[in-house]
Amino acid sequence: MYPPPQQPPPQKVDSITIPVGPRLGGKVVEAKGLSKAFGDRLLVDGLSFSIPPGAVVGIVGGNGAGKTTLFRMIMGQDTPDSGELELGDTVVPMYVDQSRDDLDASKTVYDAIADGSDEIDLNGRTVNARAYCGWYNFKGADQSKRVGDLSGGERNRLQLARVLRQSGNLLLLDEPTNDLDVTTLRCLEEAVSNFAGSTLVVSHDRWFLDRVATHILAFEGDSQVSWFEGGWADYEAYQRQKTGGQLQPHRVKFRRLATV
Ligand SMILES: Nc1ncnc2c1ncn2[C@@H]1O[C@H](COP(=O)(O)OP(=O)(O)OP(=O)(O)O)[C@@H](O)[C@H]1O
Repeated sequence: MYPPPQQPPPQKVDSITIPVGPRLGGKVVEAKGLSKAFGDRLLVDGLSFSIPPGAVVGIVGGNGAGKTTLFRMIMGQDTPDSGELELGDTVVPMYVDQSRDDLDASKTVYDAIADGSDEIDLNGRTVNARAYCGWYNFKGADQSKRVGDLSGGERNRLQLARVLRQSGNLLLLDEPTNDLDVTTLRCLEEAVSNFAGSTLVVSHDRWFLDRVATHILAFEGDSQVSWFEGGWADYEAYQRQKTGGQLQPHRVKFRRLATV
């Protein structure tokens, strides 16, 4: 008799910890009758939702639908045309945006992350700066690479490492999984799931959303944005039922603003 085959031991990966800021009250982000247009393109029309503390909201929809614009409105970088968008009094947002262009190309990865200190303070927990870089899969010689020479995926990791040092309680992630290696992706999934604040994550990555999202905000085309209580699999099943098997249209259509 042969002994039963053994499962290989799980691969040990460094884990990402996102320091949490002040405790969230009952109100995190509330939208009431929110509308936004650029020119005659109506992106959002009468959108209402309330994000619960601890939720991980997956934001989905076609290119150019208005997802980043919603983030910009939450950050106060853009304003709604009508309706209300309010953040709770204790909310401290952390925004990892898509542009990643505020990075100094001449710095090394280590300097860009550590900011001249050997240790990183994660809201009271001190972590060695080189070990912290390792959480984002920058190990050994990778820490000496110049920012200007990084690939898209490396820049993405760098930006995550820089923003997730801050201790906030509302995390906004715009396409965080783009070009991420599988190790960092798993760590990020775990970190988001364990994060004690609320997270809004724009993503086209259905697998990632399936693992982390507790709610879905779907830009469905025709200026319609729907709030859905449930994860990606529930949303997909609901969509299939509603549309008789078809998922979202590939190209986003906008309703035109009426002109007077
Ligand atoms: N400041 C602006 N002035 C005019 N139009 C804008 C402005 N910002 C965004 N837009 C337009 O509004 C639409 C929504 O853009 P937004 O970046 O919010 O979309 P998105 O859903 O995040 O798209 P993607 O998935 O491609 O990043 C696009 O058609 C964009 O060109």
